[in-house]
Amino acid sequence: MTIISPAPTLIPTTDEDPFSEAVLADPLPFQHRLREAGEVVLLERYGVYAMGRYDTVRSALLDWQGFESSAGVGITDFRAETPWRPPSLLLEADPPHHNAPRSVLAKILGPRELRTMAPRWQADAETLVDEVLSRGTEFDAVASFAEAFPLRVFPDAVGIPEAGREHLLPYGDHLFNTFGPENFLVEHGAPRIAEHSAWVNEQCARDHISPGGFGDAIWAAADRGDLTVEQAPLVVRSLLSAGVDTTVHAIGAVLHAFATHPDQWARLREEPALARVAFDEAIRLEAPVQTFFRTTTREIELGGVRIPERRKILMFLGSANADPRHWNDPQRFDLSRDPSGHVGFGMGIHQCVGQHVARLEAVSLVTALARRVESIELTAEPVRHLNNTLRAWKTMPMRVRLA
Ligand code: HEM
Ligand SMILES: C=Cc1ccc(C(=O)O)cc1
Repeated sequence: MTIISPAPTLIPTTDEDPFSEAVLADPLPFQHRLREAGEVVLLERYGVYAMGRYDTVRSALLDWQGFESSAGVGITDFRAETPWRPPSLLLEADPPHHNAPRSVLAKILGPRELRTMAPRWQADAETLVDEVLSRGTEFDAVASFAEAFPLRVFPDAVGIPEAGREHLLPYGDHLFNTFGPENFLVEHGAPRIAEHSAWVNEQCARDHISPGGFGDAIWAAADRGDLTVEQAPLVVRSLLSAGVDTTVHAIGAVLHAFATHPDQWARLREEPALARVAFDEAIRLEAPVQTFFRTTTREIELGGVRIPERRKILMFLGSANADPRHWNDPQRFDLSRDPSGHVGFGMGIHQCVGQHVARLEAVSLVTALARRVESIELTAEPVRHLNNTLRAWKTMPMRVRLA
């Protein structure tokens, strides 16, 4: 990073590319340089402002009036370019338009509502663990668990048909790539996104949704007038967009954290209730969702830097969760740490409304594994899956010793 020594009016600038293959594969060195360079750093390659320190990211997340989402939470400014898909009514909306869809989903995906699903998901997790372990004690943790479990429980919970579910992961992967610049990753997903997108949009229609699931509850909200019938399919689309790839890579993050910190797995086996804090500590440490943008609605001064209005701001959530100004020994996966306040789910009015679903999926699986598995270890270097927004694993070769 070439830092032009910041004179009082000059802001720290870098010509580095956070969306390059090298940085996406190993973002930590770049994130360290970004935090050291200042509160706000101009990424001259893209003409956007970046922030990597915990306090700055947290304050931008909380200031939804100054840093809006309705111009898009990717690099594209919806005021200047047409988005490739109709904007989300939650993620890419601000109050007042954001309010009704948010309160509908908050009720449907709340911890109380999920209590009825917990026993079923726990049983499903134990069935999957038994199936995998019946085939042997060496496996790829991504295919066998991180992908398999969310895909086994979540589409059914939404209430979409079985056929075509293979569209879900590539649809979400491309969506998360499109929050970044049109680089090699976006080009890779472009040829098939129309097909994935058509299938996803089709599943959101009332006649594709089976009774009793999250999708049905969204359509019931439209029948009550809590949503319009035009909004309902887009709110269902939010579940299919945000609810699959994120949990797949979150479970990957939890398993990787435990496989690389065997002492913490031993602690979990002694105290299974630690599964909940383990989930949040792994989200803090790995941050499956690494970045999101905002757009300034007025000129804003931060850390002595004047950011003009209508400029894109890139918030590095993963970097904020690794900021030693806020976290002791941030690279350590530690079940005795209190990870609350991490920004892996965002913060403020857009904080992840599906986090309880994600937590229940991960806790169900980790609890089922901890019952049967004495120790877990990597048998080879895991291979990263690169994405402009997601921190993810493609393969994670693993061996377990049975309890
Ligand atoms: C561990 C898995 C997950 C992670 C790391 C994650 C991360 C996030 C983050 C960082 C945001 C904030 C976006 C922003 O501030 O612009 C968010 C919002 C959101 N998430 Fe999650 N998410 C996860 C799982 C889920 C699941 C399972 C669902 C659905 C069931 C979901 C649905 C949403 C929705 C609808 C929003 C937009 C909320 C709003 O704008 O009001 N997410 N998520
Ligand atoms: C955290 C990611 C995310 C992706 C898509 C949506 C949506 O489409 O509403 C929400 C959150």
